[in-house]
Amino acid sequence: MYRTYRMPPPPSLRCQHTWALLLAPLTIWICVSTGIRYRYYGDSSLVLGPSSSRLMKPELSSIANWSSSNFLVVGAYSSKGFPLWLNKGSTIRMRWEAHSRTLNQLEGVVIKGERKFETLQPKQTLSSDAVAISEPINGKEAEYVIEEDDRYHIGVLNMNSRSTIITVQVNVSAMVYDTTRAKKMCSTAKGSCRLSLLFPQTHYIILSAPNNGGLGGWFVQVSFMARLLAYLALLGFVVIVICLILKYLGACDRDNQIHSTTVTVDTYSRTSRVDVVPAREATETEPMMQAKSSRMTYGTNEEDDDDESGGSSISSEDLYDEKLCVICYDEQRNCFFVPCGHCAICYDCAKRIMEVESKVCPICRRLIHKFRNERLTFQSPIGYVIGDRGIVQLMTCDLGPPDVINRQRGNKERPARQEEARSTWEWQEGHWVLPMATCLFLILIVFVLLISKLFLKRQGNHPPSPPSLPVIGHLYLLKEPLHRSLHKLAEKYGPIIFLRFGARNVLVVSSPAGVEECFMKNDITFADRPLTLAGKHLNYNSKTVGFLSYGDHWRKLRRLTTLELFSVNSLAVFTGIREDEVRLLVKHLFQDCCGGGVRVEMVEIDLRERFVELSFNIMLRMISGKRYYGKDVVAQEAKEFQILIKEYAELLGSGNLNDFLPLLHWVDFGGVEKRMMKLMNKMNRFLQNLLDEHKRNWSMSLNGSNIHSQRKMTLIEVMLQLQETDPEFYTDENIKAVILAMLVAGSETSATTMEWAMSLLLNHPESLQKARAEIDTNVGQEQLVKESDLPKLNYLENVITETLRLFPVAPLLLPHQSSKDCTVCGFNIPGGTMLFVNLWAMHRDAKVWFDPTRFMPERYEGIEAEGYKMIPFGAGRRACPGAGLAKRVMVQALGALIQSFEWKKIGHEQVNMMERTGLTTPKVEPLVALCKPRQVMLNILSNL
Ligand code: HEM
Repeated sequence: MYRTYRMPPPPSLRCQHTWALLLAPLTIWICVSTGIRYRYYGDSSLVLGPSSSRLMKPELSSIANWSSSNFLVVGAYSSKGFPLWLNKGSTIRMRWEAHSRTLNQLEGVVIKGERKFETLQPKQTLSSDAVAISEPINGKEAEYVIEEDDRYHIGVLNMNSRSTIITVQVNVSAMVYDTTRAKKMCSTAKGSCRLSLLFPQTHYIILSAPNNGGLGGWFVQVSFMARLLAYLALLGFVVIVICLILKYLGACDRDNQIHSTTVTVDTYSRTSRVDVVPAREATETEPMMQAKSSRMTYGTNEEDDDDESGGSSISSEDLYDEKLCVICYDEQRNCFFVPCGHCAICYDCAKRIMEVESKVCPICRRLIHKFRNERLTFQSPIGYVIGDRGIVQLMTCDLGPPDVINRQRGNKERPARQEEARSTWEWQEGHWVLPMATCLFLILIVFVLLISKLFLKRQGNHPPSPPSLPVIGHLYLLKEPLHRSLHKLAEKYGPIIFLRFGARNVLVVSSPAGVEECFMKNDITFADRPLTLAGKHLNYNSKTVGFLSYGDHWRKLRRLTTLELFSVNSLAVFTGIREDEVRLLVKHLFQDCCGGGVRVEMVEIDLRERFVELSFNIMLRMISGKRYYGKDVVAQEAKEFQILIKEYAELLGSGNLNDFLPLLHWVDFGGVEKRMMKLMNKMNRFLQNLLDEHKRNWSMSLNGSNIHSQRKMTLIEVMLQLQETDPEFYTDENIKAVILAMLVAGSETSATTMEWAMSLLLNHPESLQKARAEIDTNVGQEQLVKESDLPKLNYLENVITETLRLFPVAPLLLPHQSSKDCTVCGFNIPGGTMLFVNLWAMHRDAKVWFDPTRFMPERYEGIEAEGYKMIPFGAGRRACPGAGLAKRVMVQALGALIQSFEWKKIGHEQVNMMERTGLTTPKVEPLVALCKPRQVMLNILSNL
């Protein structure tokens, strides 16, 4: 009697299954953690202070006392201090005092951890993670006890509304490690020092700093090369172990197949059984039919439901006759038919049926496709049976017509069982493939990464780089705004860092020395621009000046624009347009203040809107002779342009991950590419119409009166003229690319800078007053500021320069790219590396600028900006060609506004100076200010 066999997985199979499930996450875990941590085992930039001692486990048994006295210039509502490493049990005693006795709202602070000192809003204090262990005494002194080994920032908080110079006296009793028993020591007293440490034997390293020098600048670079090698070895070992496990399990798999395929089918009872019997070697020639005594395979793995049906199984001994061929009753049955699977006749009879007779099965009357002699097909029950669907059919169908059998046995489940059994077999056959492939694939990736990293290392000395993740590289470290994120990294890893943004290498330079190397020594190498999606879809396949790769095409366009727009001659010719636009700006403001009558009062003005109008109109008039902005402009064409350019700037200014991750690019993540193409279609149509209109006017003017002799030709007219002589280069597309580039590069940049400048002046009324006094002295009140007055307005020009220092419109310049391998500050930089110059960080570097975050136009008095410490317009070959034009517009416009109106911020709050990411890093909120015409200027203003 045979029980039903529903193929439960045998224990070894279950173990195999569990392994399969466990192996994938295990491998992922190993790979990910290794990927994250290789080359990174702890801080690679360790902070130390005088007499501090850090890292490992020996006893903190010594005490070192030291003190330091420093002057700090602390801005209003901000804090300043120094980082130190302090061990548990150390104590700090601080005394602070402002130079001016009236500025007494000061607090000493000790901040634990990574958090730095920051600028605060009035009334806001440093919160939560500041540990004031004992309350300050007298508001001038405080004592702190360190409760945990960590990095601490010690400093003072200035809650006065003015910046002040503060004397800070710090006395520290530092708990330090006893290094007298150290096996190896190295001292930095005579320069750099190097300790060679063997990874597994080195348990503790103590970094000690001598008790000399002042606070600040105590950092040590630690290299973990030995650990990287150890990780590699470990990973190799893990891989070998995994391979061995896989191999072992593969052997199990074979065994399991042997177990699970030992099939016995009871012919007489018309039930089948699949036994799990001990593994047995099978020979290739072993017949499917066993010796006569064995049961014949004539049934299915059908459930033996005797108990349920009340029937009894019949033994082979009882019904031996039934093993005989049902046709000749002479020979044994040894063939089965395909597809029905009945095994009821001998080989000769089967042959006869197929060749001579009806070709139907004598049992079920179904058409036979072929028959099989069991001796040939069932050579090896190991593995062969599992993969052979024919055999599975044999085992499952041999009871005769399924419907008859089902009826006979009252078994309704049978077909489903057969299906289930079949799918179980199939799964067992293939279930190793996926996890195994996943594991091997992941291991391969990690190896490639490690080896490429090692290879890069060996290849050369790359700049410092934070730990990166596979595929995305350092993208996980970045946040908006990008220049601030990169500045934070530069603070930790130095002014020259090497990053990977997905598939691209990126060099970030944040020091004047680094910039000099890029734009002086490697000027041509870094004159290239990277190819981006924005270049491709929004800039005529990177044909606009700003996106063009370095080469002849770029040189030709640059020469054209320099000659026709930016040369001294051209600037002089277009003076009329600029002065006229400034006059219109002032006139419209005056009208808004007076409301058409004599009322002269403070009115709220959205200055962003006005600056955008001014700059676009100037550029538009120089390029096409048109005005598209202002309340007097009503043409549909102008509205269309305003909408288009706004959308364009938004799309161009938004970061695009698809540029760095090819997979995202491939699926057009976020539909960015689609949106770009759609917008560019509209923009192209608009520009083509503009060009066609000019072409029509141009040919009319050639036929009729010669208007060009009376005025300076617009840029479009110049290019149309050039099209006649050099049509191959000055194609319509190239002309449209120039128009677009000039409009985009030349308008929002100046508008944004003027908005920042006015915001700064409103927050610093004393500077506003100083600028006005300069204008009154040098220009007077009988006429509006003109371009010819600009050389006399030095302070105002310094205001613009200081604005560009604090709020550069392109804080990372436009990305450059190295066209070949080169070296920057001794580091090897591969070709094709993107270059970001973080001028925002350079412009605020305390090592370069005195009190760098303070708005102080006076700092430029009597000195010329030297070197590369201040490059708001870029440097080298790709530096901004429009700098001269922009400065003229900005100084003249601001001069006229300051000369004609009184300006105040709304309320007592400072104007919000937070920037947001965009094409030109504008203010988060548009600047709205109160404006009133100056009494002394009423005469001029009413006659504009
Ligand atoms: C406040 C005003 C402006 C600022 C701060 C500014 C800044 C910049 C910066 C930082 C660059 C990139 C330089 C580099 O990658 O090294 C640039 C490029 C450029 N700027 Fe300006 N710009 C201003 C106004 C203008 C104006 C008024 C025009 C023209 C009408 C203009 C046209 C260009 C062009 C064509 C480029 C691309 C140069 C090239 O790749 O060859 N800019 N500008």
